Formats: sequence, structure tokens, C-alpha cells
Amino acid sequence: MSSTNISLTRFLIEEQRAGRISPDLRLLVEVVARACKSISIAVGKGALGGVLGDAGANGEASINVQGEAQKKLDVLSNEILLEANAWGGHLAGLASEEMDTSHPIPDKYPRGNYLLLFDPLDGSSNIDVNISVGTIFSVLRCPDGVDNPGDEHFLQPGTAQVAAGYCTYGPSTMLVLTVGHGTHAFTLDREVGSFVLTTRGMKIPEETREFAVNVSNQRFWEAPMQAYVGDMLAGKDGPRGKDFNMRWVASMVADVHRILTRGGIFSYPLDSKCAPKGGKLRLMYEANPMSFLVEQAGGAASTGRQRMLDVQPTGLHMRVPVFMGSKAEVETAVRYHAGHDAA
Ligand SMILES: O=P(O)(O)OC[C@H]1O[C@](O)(COP(=O)(O)O)[C@@H](O)[C@@H]1O
Ligand SMILES: [Mg+2]
Ligand SMILES: [Mg+2]
Repeated sequence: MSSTNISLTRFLIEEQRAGRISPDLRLLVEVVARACKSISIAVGKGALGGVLGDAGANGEASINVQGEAQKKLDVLSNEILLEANAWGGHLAGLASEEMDTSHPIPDKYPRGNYLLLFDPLDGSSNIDVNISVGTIFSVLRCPDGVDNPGDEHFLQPGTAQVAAGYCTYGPSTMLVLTVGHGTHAFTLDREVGSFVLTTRGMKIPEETREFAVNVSNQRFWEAPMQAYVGDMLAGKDGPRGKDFNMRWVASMVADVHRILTRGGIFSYPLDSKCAPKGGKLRLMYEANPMSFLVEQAGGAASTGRQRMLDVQPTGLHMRVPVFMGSKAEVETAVRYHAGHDAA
């Protein structure tokens, strides 16, 4: 990755001058980036910051709307994002993976035209073992004439996103962003405190020999997924005619970042455990923003049966099966599903 001297601030101003983003959207992305810097500092303190471990009090776990035990950093990251964004004047409302319902902007603050959705800390199970975690965000327009949005106003397909991104808190902190004109990566210069453009126009190779999936769920998968992964594992003597490598960080941000950097396919398919909920990963906070970034980098994203960005959400916390990454490989996964469904 070659570094430039273009800061995120300058990049966004240039996007605004080119008419690709509004001044409000520019400021909104700046606020999210600033919040991510604060989360990065909290994550980076690790065991010294008193932020590891489970949230909750008196030995009682704190359970979020997803039915999952919250980590202290899940709660802290959510608070940082809410606090940073609520008063800025660019938003009509916020929604978070960690909150039951959408969060209106308090009356004391001015309202803007955008809706912000986020997974404040993705890959929570990795926090306590010092493996990369991240923040994922998505920006929608508030429908015309609505100044006090409710959950229903957030239920827009991924094609309606005006910006999406993630911040990965790994060996370096990186912000990866799209405003609908390519996917661009910024690395946090920790001494200066600003994000610097390090890759303009990320490109996912069309073909790959690397897949990411939690294979421990194999016996619960649907038949087409069993066949798809079985054929990859058969290697060059099997029907795919090539050997595949496998990676699974179990932080979607880190797995998708690898795929944006060197290609691959990331998958969290339907299995009989998560099928009653529709899948494991969340459409609005995880699948849609990541699919927007991946498509803007020349990749593809699907549920296995439908382009991800075309899915009409039916609930704020809706879950979906996910296949995303190198275009030809995602198309292959989709063909296995179509072949099975047609049989
Ligand atoms: O533990 P599993 O089943 O492999 O699931 C891992 C997946 O779950 C997630 O951790 C879910 O995200 P959260 O940590 O935000 O709930 C993804 O980041 C990751 O891809
Ligand atoms: Mg997540
Ligand atoms: Mg999360």
C-alpha cells in the first residue's frame, strides 16, 4: 500500500467539490471517523484500560436485542458513536445493532437529513484475545417530509445507501469508505491523529483460491453449501480443478478487509441453527454496508439467492445469509444454490 499526503478531511472536501457528496454528508463521515478514533484508543488500551470482559453488573450478563451477551467494549463503542453523532445536526436518527429500536435525535439538537446505522463493535468474541475487531456503518437518506423517523424509515434496501464504511482496529487502525464512487482505504497516523489515504480505488481480484467460512457449522448447512465447500476442499483433483486455502478470523471486518485487499470469498450461510432467524449476520449493520463496499471495489455480494443490496428489509435487526467477495467466486456459490433449488 503506498501512502499519500491526502488526509480523510481533504479527500472528503475534494469529493464535495466534485459534487459527489453534500457538505452535511462530509461532516457526518468526519464525525463517524472521529468516533472511530476514540474507539481505537479504547480498544488499544486493552487490559490496561479496564475495558476487557463482559458488560453487566452484580454477576448478571448484559444481553442485547440480538440475544447476545454484551462486552464492555460493545457498550462503550455504542455510547461513543451515539454521543459523537447525536448533536452534530447532520442526522435525523440513528440505529445500532446494540439497541432495541432506533434512536431519535434529542429535541435540544438540530436535525439533519441522514440516518446512520452501525455495528459499534464487530467481532466482539475476539476482544478479550487481542484479535482485530472493528466498527461498521451505513448512511441512508431520511425519507422526504419525515423529521422524526421511526424504525420503518430505516427499512430501505442497500441500494439506497449514500455512504458506508468500516474501521478496523488491528495492527494498524484503518478506515475503509465508499460514498458510491469506489472504495478507498485510510490508515490512522497515530502521531498526527488523522486518517491518511493509503489506497484509492481498492480492487478485489475477480478470481480467488481462498474462502472464509466457519466450517464447524458444516453439518448444519443446507445441501448446496455442503456441495460448494465440499468441491473446494476436493482441490485440484475435484470439480473445481484447483486447491483452495481457508481463513476465518471470526471478525467480519477483518475477514472482509482481507478480501478487499487480496480477494477471496466470505460466507456466513444459512444453517439449521440460525435458519429460524433468517441467518447469522445482520442486514442493516453488517451485510449491506459491507456489500456496498465490496461492489464498489468490483466484487459481488449475495444471499446465495439474491443480490444483497436488493433485499427489502423487513426489520431493523433482520438477519441474512451472506456470500461476498471475488465476483466469479460469488457467482459460483450462487450457481450451486440455483442448481440445487431448480433440481
Ligand atoms: O463465531 P462465529 O459463529 O464464527 O461468527 C463470527 C461472526 O460473528 C460476528 O462476530 C458477528 O458480529 P458481532 O460481534 O458484531 O456480533 C462477525 O463479525 C463474524 O463474522
Ligand atoms: Mg458484527
Ligand atoms: Mg457488534
